[in-house]
Parts: sequence; structure tokens; C-alpha cells
Amino acid sequence: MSASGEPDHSNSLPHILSSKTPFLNLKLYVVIAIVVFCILISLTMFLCIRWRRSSRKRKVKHSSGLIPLVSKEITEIKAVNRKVDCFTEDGKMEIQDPKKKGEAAAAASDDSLRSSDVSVDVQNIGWGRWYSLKELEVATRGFAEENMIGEGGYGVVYRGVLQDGSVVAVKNLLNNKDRGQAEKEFRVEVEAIGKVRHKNLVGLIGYCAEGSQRMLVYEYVNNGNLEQWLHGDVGPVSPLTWDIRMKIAIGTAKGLAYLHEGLEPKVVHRDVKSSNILLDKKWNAKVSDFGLAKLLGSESSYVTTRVMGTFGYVSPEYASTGMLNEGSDVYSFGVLLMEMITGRSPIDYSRPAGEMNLVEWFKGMVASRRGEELVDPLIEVQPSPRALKRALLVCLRCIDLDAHKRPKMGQIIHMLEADDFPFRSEHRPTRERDPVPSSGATSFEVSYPTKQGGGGNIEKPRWR
Ligand SMILES: Nc1ncnc2c1ncn2[C@@H]1O[C@H](COP(=O)(O)OP(=O)(O)OP(=O)(O)O)[C@@H](O)[C@H]1O
Repeated sequence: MSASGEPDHSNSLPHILSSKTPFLNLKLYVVIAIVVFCILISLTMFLCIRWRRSSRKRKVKHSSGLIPLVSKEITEIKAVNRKVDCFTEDGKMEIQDPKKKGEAAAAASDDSLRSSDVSVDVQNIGWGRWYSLKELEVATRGFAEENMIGEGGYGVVYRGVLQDGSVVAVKNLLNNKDRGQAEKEFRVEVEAIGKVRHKNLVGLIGYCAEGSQRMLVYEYVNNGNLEQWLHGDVGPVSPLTWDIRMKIAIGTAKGLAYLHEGLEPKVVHRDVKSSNILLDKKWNAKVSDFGLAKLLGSESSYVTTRVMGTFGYVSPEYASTGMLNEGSDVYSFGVLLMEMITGRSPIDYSRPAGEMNLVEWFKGMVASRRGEELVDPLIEVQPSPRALKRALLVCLRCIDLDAHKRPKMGQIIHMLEADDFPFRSEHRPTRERDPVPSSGATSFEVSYPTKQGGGGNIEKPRWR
């Protein structure tokens, strides 16, 4: 009641609602109506965006079984001659010194953060087994140091034993790395080999994605890696005989052939090198470490990308232009084979100037017909001259400066396996020509099958 006895309406709701506010002098109920309207609009927009996103993800989830998904960050180029910007935004090329790989990978990660949404929707991987952090902690005994197998550019790898007794290798991607990089490596590996099974590719069996932790769980390969066997302290005689080396070479070639010729889109590994070839007790080779892999659709002749890989193994055209296709892996395989034949690292600063670069030294030796001197002195029983020539020829063809002249991985398998069939060459006299070039040129005429059937591709999984 007011002093005059009149009822006081100043505190009543209608009065408050119709009172003026400082906001554009509008009445309170008008302001409330505007706010409610704005909230409704925002809510509707938010729901629309979420619905569109989830319907996109559903499409990805249902994409077919064995075929890896095309990575968003890949620039697909259909015309070979198209002029492209082959360098990174800052104009740098990023061939890696092995020790600097982590930094370069982190840079690539930044790049991908800019160019695409790197967040992995772990609910939508739709492959493999999900492991809880707890499970992997138990398997590796709390990521104990004695279970640590090694550390690469992307994280630390531990040996683990799961509850069912199976032995696995757990790669902890987040160790000392920023979240963006871990996400990227996680996604790349999952897309590249998550659903792929091949006896010469390390099997990715599951993953852990909890909070900011990203881990990959692989089959455990129990006999170290090729780099350790080639360059480690193995005594005066290497356990890797010539035949074992050729077995490893053929196994590696089969794994790569499957990536290049057995999958759609094909996978370019980008980091073929001895430390990425894992070995089991029977010397079966398993290609590992797909953190740099790129997917290449069938209509694309190459992708352009930051130059990544490991110093000494990267093909010259990729290093100078950033244009990548499976020919780059073939070049790296050629360097790897040279490494296996000679027991020398691709770059070895402890050697005399003319021998530091394996490829140059190797070509020079072949050109001056000193091929037999190339064989690793730790190999006790020398290969037959014919077997040696064949292997040297494969090396030279793989490192042909003209990438188009390099053989496909499928052809390389046939070339390396030809030794298993000593009489085959009698039916094909052209093969008996001395395959070792006197000029060091790398474009030899060899009559191995180049194509099988139509379509321009090697018959598919013969090497599976
Ligand atoms: N599935 C596996 N089974 C057994 N050992 C493995 C497995 N995966 C990796 N390793 C070992 O773990 C170590 C680290 O591997 P990782 O692939 O992370 O690095 P890297 O290949 O040595 O170096 P980078 O990643 O820089 O190329 C290596 O010694 C490798 O042989």
C-alpha cells in the first residue's frame, strides 16, 4: 500500500516487465523476448551443425571393409605435368636426419592442424580393438623401463603381455609430443594400415584413446629390426647370410607391393629404411612405422606434400619437388637393398669422402666393374656372381633418376625371386646379358614380366 492508501503496483510483475531498461530504452519484456529468441536461434543452429557432422561421420564409418579412407589432407593431382607448389609454406624441405624426425613430424602436425580437423573421433574408427589405458598399463607393467623396446620419432614403444597372454608392442604416441602430433600419427597409422593384414606388414591390432593419451597396439615382432642386425655389433660373421638378406629383401618387397598394388587407395609408406623393417626369428620381414604414410587414389599420379622421410633414403625427385608417389618408396627400397648387400649405412660420415654417400659409391663401384667388392665383408659365404649381379641390377633400377623407369614393387619381387629358378633364364636368353652396367647407368633392358594381364598393373595379390 502507498502512503495515500492506494495499492502500490510498482513491485508487481506486470509493472516490472513494462518498466524501461537501459538497453535501447526498451521495455524489460521486449528485452526478454529478444534474448529468448536469440537463444532459440543459436540452439537451432547448433543442433543443425551437430546433425550434419554426425551424418557425415556415419558415412565414413560405413565405408567398405579393407579399403583405407582417403586422408583429408592429401592434395590429389590428376595431371602429371601440372605446375605445383612443391615446398612447404615456409619454403623449407624437410628431409630428415633420423634424429630430427620428431621435430619434422611435429612441424607436419602443425601443418595438418591448419589444413584439416585432426581430431580423431575414436568412436568412429570402426576397426580393431579398443584397449583401456589401465589394460595397457597392466600389460607393460606401468610402462616400465625394462619393457621399453625403443624410442622413435613418434613415441616410445613398449613390449606388453595382455591378459590373454598374447604379446604386443605398445607405441605411446603422446610421450613428449604435443597433442596435435599424437592425433595425427594416430590417425595416419589407423587410416593406412588399421584394416590391412599381410604377413610382411606389421599388424596393427588395436588402439587406446583415453583423454589425451593415444596409443597403438601392434603384433609384437620378436627379433629386432634390420638396422640392428646390419649395423649392430654382431661379431666377425654376420648371422645375416646372403640368402637371409635376400629373403628379407623379398619379404619387404612383398609388403610394399601390397601397399602399392593391392590396396585402393594405394599407400605410399614414405619412410622405408632398415630400422622400419622388423624381423621375426625366421627372418620374415615386417614393414612397420606408417606414421608418415600417404594414401594415393587410383586416379592420382602423385601427391604433393612436405618432404618427409629419412636422410639418405629419400628419392631425389621427391626431395626436390615434394611430388610423391610409390616410385619414392621404390627408390628407398633400392637404397635399403644396397645397405643389405654392403652392410653400409646410406650416409656414413666416418668413411672417406668418396664413400660417405652409399648410392654414389655403389654406382661408381658397379660402373668400374668392382661389384664383387660391394658385398658386406661380414658375409661369410659369398653369393654366386649371378645372384650378385641380379641384386645389383635391382638396386640400380630402383634408384633410376627417371622415376618412371623404376620397376614396380611387384616386378622387383619377380626379379629377386628369379634366382630361385636357375633354369628359367635359359628360356629367356636376353636375361643372360651381363646385367651390371659399365656406365653406371640405371636403365637396363631386362625381360622380366612387367605387366600381367590388362589394366597396366601387376597381377594383384600374387605376392600376398
Ligand atoms: N611391433 C613391434 N614389435 C617389436 N618391436 C617394435 C615394434 N614396433 C616398433 N618396434 C621397435 O621399437 C623401436 C621404436 O620403433 P619406432 O617405429 O617408433 O621408431 P624407429 O623406426 O626406430 O624410428 P623412427 O620412428 O624415428 O623412424 C624400434 O627399435 C623398433 O624396432
